[in-house]
Amino acid sequence: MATKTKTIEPIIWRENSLFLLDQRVLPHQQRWLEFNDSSAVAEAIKTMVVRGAPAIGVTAAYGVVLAARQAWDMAAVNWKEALTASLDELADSRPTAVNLFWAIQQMQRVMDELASDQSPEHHLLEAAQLIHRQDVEANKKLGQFGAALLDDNSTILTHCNAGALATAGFGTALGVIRQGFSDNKVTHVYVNETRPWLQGSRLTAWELMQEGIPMTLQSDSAAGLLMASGKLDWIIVGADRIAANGDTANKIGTYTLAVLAKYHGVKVMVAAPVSTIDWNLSDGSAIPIEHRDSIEVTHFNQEAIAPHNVKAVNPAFDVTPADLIDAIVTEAGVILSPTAQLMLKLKQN
Ligand SMILES: CSC[C@@H](O)[C@@H](O)C(=O)COP(=O)(O)O
Repeated sequence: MATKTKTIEPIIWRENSLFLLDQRVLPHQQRWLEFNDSSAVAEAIKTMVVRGAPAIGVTAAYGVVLAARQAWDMAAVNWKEALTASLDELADSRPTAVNLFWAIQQMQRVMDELASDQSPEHHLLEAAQLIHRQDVEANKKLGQFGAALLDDNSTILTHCNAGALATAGFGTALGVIRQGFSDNKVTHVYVNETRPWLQGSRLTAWELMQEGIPMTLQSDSAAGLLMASGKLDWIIVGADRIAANGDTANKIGTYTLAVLAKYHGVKVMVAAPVSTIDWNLSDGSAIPIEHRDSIEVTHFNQEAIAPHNVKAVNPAFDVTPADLIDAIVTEAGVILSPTAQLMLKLKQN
Protein backbone atom coordinates (compact mmCIF):
# COMPACT_ATOMS: atom_id res chain seq x y z
CA MET A 1 0.00 0.00 0.00
CA ALA A 2 1.30 3.50 -0.80
CA THR A 3 1.97 5.72 2.23
CA LYS A 4 -0.58 8.48 2.81
CA THR A 5 1.66 11.34 3.83
CA LYS A 6 4.06 13.56 1.92
CA THR A 7 7.42 13.59 3.70
CA ILE A 8 9.71 16.54 4.05
CA GLU A 9 12.35 17.26 1.39
CA PRO A 10 15.49 18.76 2.93
CA ILE A 11 17.21 19.66 -0.38
CA ILE A 12 15.66 21.92 -3.02
CA TRP A 13 17.05 23.36 -6.26
CA ARG A 14 15.09 26.46 -7.20
CA GLU A 15 15.80 29.36 -9.56
CA ASN A 16 19.44 28.43 -10.08
CA SER A 17 20.22 28.10 -6.36
CA LEU A 18 20.53 25.28 -3.88
CA PHE A 19 18.44 25.51 -0.70
CA LEU A 20 19.12 23.34 2.35
CA LEU A 21 16.94 22.96 5.42
CA ASP A 22 19.34 23.77 8.28
CA GLN A 23 19.31 20.59 10.38
CA ARG A 24 21.35 22.22 13.15
CA VAL A 25 18.38 24.25 14.35
CA LEU A 26 15.56 21.72 13.94
CA PRO A 27 13.05 20.97 15.40
CA HIS A 28 12.38 24.35 16.98
CA GLN A 29 13.33 26.45 13.93
CA GLN A 30 12.77 25.71 10.24
CA ARG A 31 15.43 27.76 8.50
CA TRP A 32 16.33 27.41 4.82
CA LEU A 33 19.80 28.47 3.67
CA GLU A 34 20.60 29.44 0.07
CA PHE A 35 23.82 28.36 -1.67
CA ASN A 36 25.46 29.61 -4.86
CA ASP A 37 29.03 28.71 -4.05
CA SER A 38 30.55 25.20 -3.92
CA SER A 39 32.92 26.03 -1.02
CA ALA A 40 29.94 27.05 1.06
CA VAL A 41 28.24 23.76 0.15
CA ALA A 42 31.32 21.81 1.31
CA GLU A 43 31.26 23.77 4.58
CA ALA A 44 27.53 23.07 5.00
CA ILE A 45 28.21 19.32 4.72
CA LYS A 46 31.12 19.56 7.17
CA THR A 47 29.13 21.53 9.75
CA MET A 48 26.01 19.33 9.42
CA VAL A 49 23.60 21.86 7.93
CA VAL A 50 22.84 18.76 5.87
CA ARG A 51 23.71 15.26 7.09
CA GLY A 52 22.84 11.63 6.46
CA ALA A 53 24.65 9.64 3.78
CA PRO A 54 22.24 9.95 0.81
CA ALA A 55 21.48 13.62 1.57
CA ILE A 56 25.19 14.37 1.60
CA GLY A 57 25.53 12.68 -1.81
CA VAL A 58 22.66 14.64 -3.39
CA THR A 59 23.98 17.90 -1.90
CA ALA A 60 27.48 17.23 -3.23
CA ALA A 61 26.04 16.63 -6.72
CA TYR A 62 24.46 20.11 -6.64
CA GLY A 63 27.75 21.41 -5.22
CA VAL A 64 29.43 20.15 -8.41
CA VAL A 65 26.86 22.08 -10.50
CA LEU A 66 27.73 25.28 -8.62
CA ALA A 67 31.46 24.59 -8.90
CA ALA A 68 31.12 24.09 -12.67
CA ARG A 69 29.19 27.35 -13.02
CA GLN A 70 31.89 29.19 -11.08
CA ALA A 71 34.67 27.53 -13.13
CA TRP A 72 32.92 28.36 -16.44
CA ASP A 73 32.39 32.00 -15.39
CA MET A 74 36.02 32.25 -14.37
CA ALA A 75 37.89 30.21 -16.93
CA ALA A 76 35.47 29.23 -19.77
CA VAL A 77 37.49 26.89 -22.02
CA ASN A 78 39.62 25.70 -19.10
CA TRP A 79 36.65 25.06 -16.83
CA LYS A 80 37.56 21.40 -16.22
CA GLU A 81 40.94 22.40 -14.82
CA ALA A 82 39.46 25.24 -12.77
CA LEU A 83 37.03 22.78 -11.20
CA THR A 84 39.51 20.33 -9.67
CA ALA A 85 40.11 22.16 -6.40
CA SER A 86 36.36 22.56 -5.78
CA LEU A 87 35.77 18.83 -6.36
CA ASP A 88 38.53 18.02 -3.86
CA GLU A 89 37.00 20.40 -1.35
CA LEU A 90 33.59 18.72 -1.67
CA ALA A 91 35.16 15.26 -1.36
CA ASP A 92 37.05 16.34 1.78
CA SER A 93 33.93 17.52 3.59
CA ARG A 94 33.15 14.23 5.40
CA PRO A 95 34.98 10.90 5.12
CA THR A 96 32.64 8.03 6.04
CA ALA A 97 29.49 8.24 3.90
CA VAL A 98 30.47 6.71 0.57
CA ASN A 99 27.44 8.30 -1.14
CA LEU A 100 29.43 11.56 -1.20
CA PHE A 101 32.20 10.04 -3.32
CA TRP A 102 29.72 8.02 -5.38
CA ALA A 103 27.77 11.18 -6.30
CA ILE A 104 30.92 13.12 -7.22
CA GLN A 105 32.00 10.17 -9.38
CA GLN A 106 28.63 10.12 -11.16
CA MET A 107 29.01 13.83 -11.88
CA GLN A 108 32.61 13.32 -13.03
CA ARG A 109 31.38 10.79 -15.63
CA VAL A 110 29.04 13.41 -17.09
CA MET A 111 31.86 15.99 -17.13
CA ASP A 112 34.14 13.56 -18.96
CA GLU A 113 31.60 13.43 -21.81
CA LEU A 114 31.56 17.22 -22.22
CA ALA A 115 33.93 19.16 -24.48
CA SER A 116 36.13 21.69 -22.74
CA ASP A 117 34.52 24.58 -24.65
CA GLN A 118 30.99 23.39 -23.81
CA SER A 119 29.08 25.17 -21.05
CA PRO A 120 28.62 22.47 -18.37
CA GLU A 121 25.91 23.76 -16.05
CA HIS A 122 22.82 22.56 -17.85
CA HIS A 123 24.15 19.00 -18.34
CA LEU A 124 25.39 18.72 -14.77
CA LEU A 125 22.16 20.06 -13.35
CA GLU A 126 20.23 17.35 -15.22
CA ALA A 127 22.59 14.73 -13.73
CA ALA A 128 22.22 16.10 -10.18
CA GLN A 129 18.44 16.20 -10.50
CA LEU A 130 18.47 12.60 -11.66
CA ILE A 131 20.52 11.54 -8.60
CA HIS A 132 18.04 13.51 -6.46
CA ARG A 133 14.94 11.87 -7.99
CA GLN A 134 16.43 8.40 -8.01
CA ASP A 135 17.21 8.60 -4.29
CA VAL A 136 13.55 9.21 -3.42
CA GLU A 137 12.48 6.39 -5.74
CA ALA A 138 15.06 4.01 -4.21
CA ASN A 139 13.85 4.84 -0.70
CA LYS A 140 10.23 4.15 -1.58
CA LYS A 141 11.17 0.83 -3.12
CA LEU A 142 13.41 -0.30 -0.29
CA GLY A 143 10.72 0.87 2.15
CA GLN A 144 8.36 -1.67 0.62
CA PHE A 145 10.95 -4.45 0.66
CA GLY A 146 11.78 -3.72 4.31
CA ALA A 147 8.14 -3.46 5.43
CA ALA A 148 7.45 -6.87 3.86
CA LEU A 149 9.88 -8.39 6.38
CA LEU A 150 7.92 -7.09 9.37
CA ASP A 151 5.27 -9.13 11.16
CA ASP A 152 2.03 -7.53 12.32
CA ASN A 153 2.27 -5.57 15.60
CA SER A 154 5.99 -4.94 15.28
CA THR A 155 7.83 -2.80 17.81
CA ILE A 156 10.93 -1.16 16.43
CA LEU A 157 13.98 0.68 17.74
CA THR A 158 15.84 3.11 15.50
CA HIS A 159 19.09 4.96 16.07
CA CYS A 160 20.23 8.31 14.62
CA ASN A 161 18.14 9.78 11.80
CA ALA A 162 17.80 7.79 8.61
CA GLY A 163 14.64 9.60 7.62
CA ALA A 164 13.51 12.02 4.95
CA LEU A 165 15.97 14.53 6.40
CA ALA A 166 18.92 12.20 5.84
CA THR A 167 18.02 11.54 2.20
CA ALA A 168 16.41 13.32 -0.73
CA GLY A 169 13.07 12.36 0.84
CA PHE A 170 11.09 9.47 2.46
CA GLY A 171 14.13 7.99 4.22
CA THR A 172 15.77 4.59 4.46
CA ALA A 173 15.23 3.14 7.96
CA LEU A 174 12.35 5.58 8.45
CA GLY A 175 11.18 4.72 4.94
CA VAL A 176 10.74 1.11 6.10
CA ILE A 177 9.03 2.31 9.28
CA ARG A 178 6.75 4.72 7.36
CA GLN A 179 5.75 1.98 4.95
CA GLY A 180 5.33 -0.54 7.77
CA PHE A 181 3.09 1.88 9.67
CA SER A 182 1.04 2.55 6.55
CA ASP A 183 0.64 -1.22 6.11
CA ASN A 184 -0.58 -1.44 9.74
CA LYS A 185 2.40 -3.54 10.78
CA VAL A 186 4.22 -1.08 13.05
CA THR A 187 2.70 -0.58 16.47
CA HIS A 188 5.40 1.48 18.17
CA VAL A 189 8.80 3.00 17.47
CA TYR A 190 11.45 3.64 20.12
CA VAL A 191 13.92 6.36 19.17
CA ASN A 192 17.41 6.53 20.65
CA GLU A 193 18.37 10.15 21.32
CA THR A 194 21.76 9.45 19.64
CA ARG A 195 24.45 11.20 21.62
CA PRO A 196 26.31 13.40 21.06
CA TRP A 197 24.66 15.20 18.12
CA LEU A 198 21.12 14.09 19.05
CA GLN A 199 19.89 13.20 15.56
CA GLY A 200 17.30 10.93 17.26
CA SER A 201 15.73 13.46 19.59
CA ARG A 202 16.03 16.46 17.28
CA LEU A 203 15.24 14.93 13.90
CA THR A 204 13.76 11.42 14.06
CA ALA A 205 11.32 12.25 16.86
CA TRP A 206 10.22 15.32 14.88
CA GLU A 207 9.70 13.37 11.66
CA LEU A 208 7.73 10.57 13.32
CA MET A 209 5.56 12.95 15.34
CA GLN A 210 4.71 14.93 12.21
CA GLU A 211 3.33 11.75 10.68
CA GLY A 212 1.51 10.57 13.79
CA ILE A 213 3.60 7.40 14.09
CA PRO A 214 3.46 6.31 17.76
CA MET A 215 6.90 6.75 19.27
CA THR A 216 8.86 7.08 22.48
CA LEU A 217 12.20 8.82 22.86
CA GLN A 218 14.77 7.23 25.13
CA SER A 219 18.41 7.73 26.10
CA ASP A 220 20.84 5.54 24.18
CA SER A 221 21.73 3.62 27.32
CA ALA A 222 18.08 2.54 27.80
CA ALA A 223 18.30 0.23 24.77
CA GLY A 224 19.53 -2.82 26.73
CA LEU A 225 16.65 -2.61 29.19
CA LEU A 226 14.17 -2.32 26.31
CA MET A 227 15.60 -5.41 24.64
CA ALA A 228 15.59 -7.36 27.92
CA SER A 229 11.88 -6.53 28.33
CA GLY A 230 11.12 -8.73 25.33
CA LYS A 231 9.07 -5.93 23.72
CA LEU A 232 11.32 -5.29 20.74
CA ASP A 233 11.10 -7.09 17.36
CA TRP A 234 13.51 -5.18 15.13
CA ILE A 235 16.27 -2.62 15.26
CA ILE A 236 16.14 -0.73 11.94
CA VAL A 237 18.98 1.61 10.99
CA GLY A 238 20.48 3.26 7.93
CA ALA A 239 24.09 3.04 6.75
CA ASP A 240 26.94 5.33 5.76
CA ARG A 241 29.03 2.70 4.02
CA ILE A 242 28.50 -1.02 3.50
CA ALA A 243 31.54 -3.12 2.60
CA ALA A 244 31.31 -5.85 -0.06
CA ASN A 245 30.76 -8.51 2.64
CA GLY A 246 27.94 -6.61 4.35
CA ASP A 247 29.93 -5.08 7.25
CA THR A 248 28.16 -1.77 7.86
CA ALA A 249 29.34 1.61 9.11
CA ASN A 250 26.58 3.64 10.72
CA LYS A 251 26.15 6.15 13.52
CA ILE A 252 28.26 5.48 16.61
CA GLY A 253 26.35 3.14 18.90
CA THR A 254 24.90 0.95 16.14
CA TYR A 255 27.52 -1.76 16.78
CA THR A 256 26.70 -1.77 20.51
CA LEU A 257 23.01 -2.19 19.68
CA ALA A 258 23.71 -5.05 17.28
CA VAL A 259 25.75 -6.96 19.87
CA LEU A 260 22.98 -6.52 22.43
CA ALA A 261 20.38 -7.52 19.85
CA LYS A 262 22.17 -10.81 19.18
CA TYR A 263 22.12 -11.64 22.91
CA HIS A 264 18.41 -10.85 23.20
CA GLY A 265 17.25 -12.40 19.92
CA VAL A 266 16.19 -9.05 18.43
CA LYS A 267 16.57 -8.79 14.64
CA VAL A 268 18.72 -6.10 12.99
CA MET A 269 17.82 -4.53 9.64
CA VAL A 270 20.09 -2.16 7.69
CA ALA A 271 18.18 -0.13 5.09
CA ALA A 272 20.21 1.74 2.46
CA PRO A 273 20.33 2.46 -1.27
CA VAL A 274 22.82 0.50 -3.38
CA SER A 275 24.90 3.70 -3.68
CA THR A 276 25.90 3.11 -0.02
CA ILE A 277 27.75 -0.11 -0.91
CA ASP A 278 31.49 0.31 -1.37
CA TRP A 279 32.44 -2.62 -3.60
CA ASN A 280 36.11 -1.64 -3.30
CA LEU A 281 36.26 -2.64 0.36
CA SER A 282 36.17 -6.38 0.98
CA ASP A 283 35.24 -5.87 4.65
CA GLY A 284 34.54 -3.10 7.10
CA SER A 285 38.03 -2.81 8.57
CA ALA A 286 39.16 -0.20 6.04
CA ILE A 287 36.07 2.05 6.30
CA PRO A 288 37.35 5.50 7.31
CA ILE A 289 35.77 6.58 10.59
CA GLU A 290 35.17 10.29 11.03
CA HIS A 291 36.36 11.72 14.35
CA ARG A 292 34.55 14.97 15.10
CA ASP A 293 35.48 17.78 17.46
CA SER A 294 35.40 16.60 21.08
CA ILE A 295 33.44 19.73 21.97
CA GLU A 296 30.32 17.84 20.81
CA VAL A 297 30.92 15.51 23.77
CA THR A 298 32.26 17.90 26.40
CA HIS A 299 29.68 20.64 25.78
CA PHE A 300 25.92 20.83 25.50
CA ASN A 301 24.36 23.81 23.69
CA GLN A 302 27.78 25.50 23.79
CA GLU A 303 27.97 25.11 27.56
CA ALA A 304 30.72 23.00 29.15
CA ILE A 305 29.34 19.95 30.94
CA ALA A 306 32.65 18.09 31.51
CA PRO A 307 35.67 19.48 33.41
CA HIS A 308 37.62 22.06 31.39
CA ASN A 309 40.48 20.51 29.37
CA VAL A 310 39.16 16.96 29.85
CA LYS A 311 40.42 14.56 27.20
CA ALA A 312 37.51 13.26 25.10
CA VAL A 313 37.06 11.30 21.87
CA ASN A 314 34.19 11.68 19.43
CA PRO A 315 34.09 8.93 16.79
CA ALA A 316 30.99 9.62 14.67
CA PHE A 317 30.54 6.08 13.30
CA ASP A 318 31.24 2.44 14.14
CA VAL A 319 31.23 -0.73 12.07
CA THR A 320 28.77 -3.56 12.66
CA PRO A 321 30.06 -6.91 11.37
CA ALA A 322 27.79 -8.58 8.81
CA ASP A 323 27.17 -11.59 11.04
CA LEU A 324 25.27 -9.36 13.48
CA ILE A 325 22.94 -8.17 10.70
CA ASP A 326 19.79 -10.12 9.79
CA ALA A 327 18.83 -8.20 6.66
CA ILE A 328 20.34 -5.61 4.35
CA VAL A 329 17.47 -3.97 2.49
CA THR A 330 18.11 -2.00 -0.71
CA GLU A 331 16.07 -0.91 -3.72
CA ALA A 332 17.68 -3.77 -5.65
CA GLY A 333 16.48 -6.39 -3.20
CA VAL A 334 16.99 -7.86 0.26
CA ILE A 335 19.95 -9.86 1.48
CA LEU A 336 19.23 -12.04 4.51
CA SER A 337 22.22 -13.01 6.71
CA PRO A 338 24.64 -11.13 4.42
CA THR A 339 27.89 -12.64 3.19
CA ALA A 340 30.25 -11.48 0.42
CA GLN A 341 28.75 -14.10 -1.89
CA LEU A 342 25.13 -13.12 -1.25
CA MET A 343 25.90 -9.39 -1.50
CA LEU A 344 26.97 -9.86 -5.15
CA LYS A 345 23.26 -10.13 -6.04
CA LEU A 346 23.05 -6.37 -5.45
CA LYS A 347 25.90 -5.51 -7.81
CA GLN A 348 24.39 -3.64 -10.74
CA ASN A 349 27.17 -3.48 -13.32
C1 LIG B 1 19.79 7.47 5.53
S1 LIG B 1 20.99 8.08 6.53
C2 LIG B 1 22.04 6.77 7.06
C3 LIG B 1 23.16 7.24 7.89
O1 LIG B 1 23.80 8.29 7.22
C4 LIG B 1 22.67 7.70 9.28
O2 LIG B 1 22.21 6.60 9.97
C5 LIG B 1 23.83 8.35 10.00
O3 LIG B 1 24.62 7.68 10.63
C6 LIG B 1 23.99 9.80 9.81
O4 LIG B 1 25.09 10.33 10.49
P1 LIG B 1 25.30 11.90 10.46
O5 LIG B 1 26.54 12.10 11.29
O6 LIG B 1 24.08 12.51 11.07
O7 LIG B 1 25.50 12.29 9.03
